[in-house]
Amino acid sequence: MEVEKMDENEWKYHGEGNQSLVVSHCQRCVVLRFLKFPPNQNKTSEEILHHLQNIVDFGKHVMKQFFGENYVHHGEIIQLPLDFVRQLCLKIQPERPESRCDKDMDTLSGYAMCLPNLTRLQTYRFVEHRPILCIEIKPKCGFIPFSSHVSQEIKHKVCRYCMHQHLKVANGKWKRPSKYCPLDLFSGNKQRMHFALKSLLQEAQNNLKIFKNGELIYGCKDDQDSVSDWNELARHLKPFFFPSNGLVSGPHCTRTIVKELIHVITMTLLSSTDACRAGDMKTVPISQGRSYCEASAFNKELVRNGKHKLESSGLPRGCLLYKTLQAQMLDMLDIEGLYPLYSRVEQYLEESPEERSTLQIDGPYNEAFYEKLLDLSTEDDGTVAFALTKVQQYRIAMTAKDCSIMIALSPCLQDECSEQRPVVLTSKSRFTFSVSVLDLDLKPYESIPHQYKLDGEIVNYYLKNVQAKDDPVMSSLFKENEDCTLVLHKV
Ligand SMILES: O=P(O)(O)O[C@@H]1[C@@H](OP(=O)(O)O)[C@H](OP(=O)(O)O)[C@H](O)[C@H](OP(=O)(O)O)[C@H]1OP(=O)(O)O
Ligand SMILES: Nc1ncnc2c1ncn2[C@@H]1O[C@H](COP(=O)(O)OP(=O)(O)OP(=O)(O)O)[C@@H](O)[C@H]1O
Repeated sequence: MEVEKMDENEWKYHGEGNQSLVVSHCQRCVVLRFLKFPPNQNKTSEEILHHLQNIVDFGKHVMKQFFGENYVHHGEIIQLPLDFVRQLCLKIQPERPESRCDKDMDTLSGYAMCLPNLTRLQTYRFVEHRPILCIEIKPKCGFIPFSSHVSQEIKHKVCRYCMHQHLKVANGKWKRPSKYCPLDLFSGNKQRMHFALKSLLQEAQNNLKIFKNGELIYGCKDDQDSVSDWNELARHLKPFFFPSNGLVSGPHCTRTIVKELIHVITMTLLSSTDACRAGDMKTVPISQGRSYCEASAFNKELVRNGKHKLESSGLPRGCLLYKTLQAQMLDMLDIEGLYPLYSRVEQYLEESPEERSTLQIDGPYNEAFYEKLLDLSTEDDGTVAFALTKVQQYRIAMTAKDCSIMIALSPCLQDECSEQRPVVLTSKSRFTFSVSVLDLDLKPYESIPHQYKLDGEIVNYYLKNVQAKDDPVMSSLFKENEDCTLVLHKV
């Protein structure tokens, strides 16, 4: 990219999260990812460069090992003319959702990350301008904690996502709870995955987005009350799934198209398109802990129908969901078991602050950092080294619990599909596809106390307001004890 010739008119607003803002090039398949900060949090250019370098290194040296070379696009750092960045910031400001404007795009350093545009990533390299469909899923945590450090039994039964939904609705983050349960998506069972994906399509929240030719056509832009319009979605998708127009419109057509979409997503999520180094690592067996969540609507339906055992077919080892889950499961102790170890590291750093860099708390995230993550022992020998390894593994796990999966699909005809590209079939069409993972920024060491506090809040809210209402005995107990937190708070 010729940075001297950067023109803000060639770029447009693409999306943002809590930490970064992304703009895409109007013609080329690239995006720029800028960091965001609260107003008045003045970071120096050097600090921002260091932060970005850490993100790139972490993707390159650590996450590629866990997820595989093809799934991770670590990108590169680019230095841009400040004038271009300022003009770009002004240009995109009206496009930004209000709820994200509590932070400002960094316009002072001139540094950004340059990445392939994964919503337009060409899955078929010989043909340009081929239509492309892209589905982005933020699956969240796909397992129930198996750690013996967990103090509340409910955490062994109901997953964090399902519990957190109630707190989010109560806090006004979302208008309605979602029926999506990550354990269904990660189950590998097609029926459960189908249910999970349908639930995401019903209530996308920030867990699902669909792009057509790089443009967002479905999913939450800003409005917490955004209504899912499946007819509108089907209208966009019809040329992809029924290219010869053999399907009339109407509710049946919409349902058929949505079903085809769910089928394609399921098949691509279960496909294995890459190998990785950590694949050889003896990670946590998925069989540990419960494979379903009691709060899942799919599970409740089964129980209502007299079936008490949920099928979990297990994920194929090479697929991205499996790798994501394995990385998530590096959280072996749960935040309750991890927090005392964090405190041990903290105490050590208070006594020996100069050790912070030796311990690689803020990087560099290099090969040596990765090697240290491979020790999976849970036997605490009381050392700072043990505590630190668990803390770093926890940070990786948290990152994997918050990353997104991007599936790009491009229609192809039977005789023109490239042998190098995987293909997925639907009843009337076929697609080449690619699967990638994004937002792999390592969660900061400093966020651990917040995680600990939030975990307590989620569980206490659920116990007090949801479980107690479902359970008449608990409910009367709460009525008798006005101050419920005293009864239930962890000591
Ligand atoms: O804690 P959670 O599970 O609510 O996850 C946060 C996300 O909320 P979600 O539940 O997905 O709506 C949250 O997503 P939103 O900004 O709400 O879209 C962020 O991804 C946040 O990451 P960070 O701390 O900004 O790096 C996420 O925080 P981390 O816990 O990953 O640090
Ligand atoms: N390489 C990419 N190609 C296409 N779109 C991208 C790319 N990277 C990010 N995006 C889009 O920009 C959005 C925000 O990016 P990202 O998730 O990295 O932000 P974040 O602030 O780090 O997120 P979080 O809120 O989870 O911390 C994504 O949800 C995705 O839609």
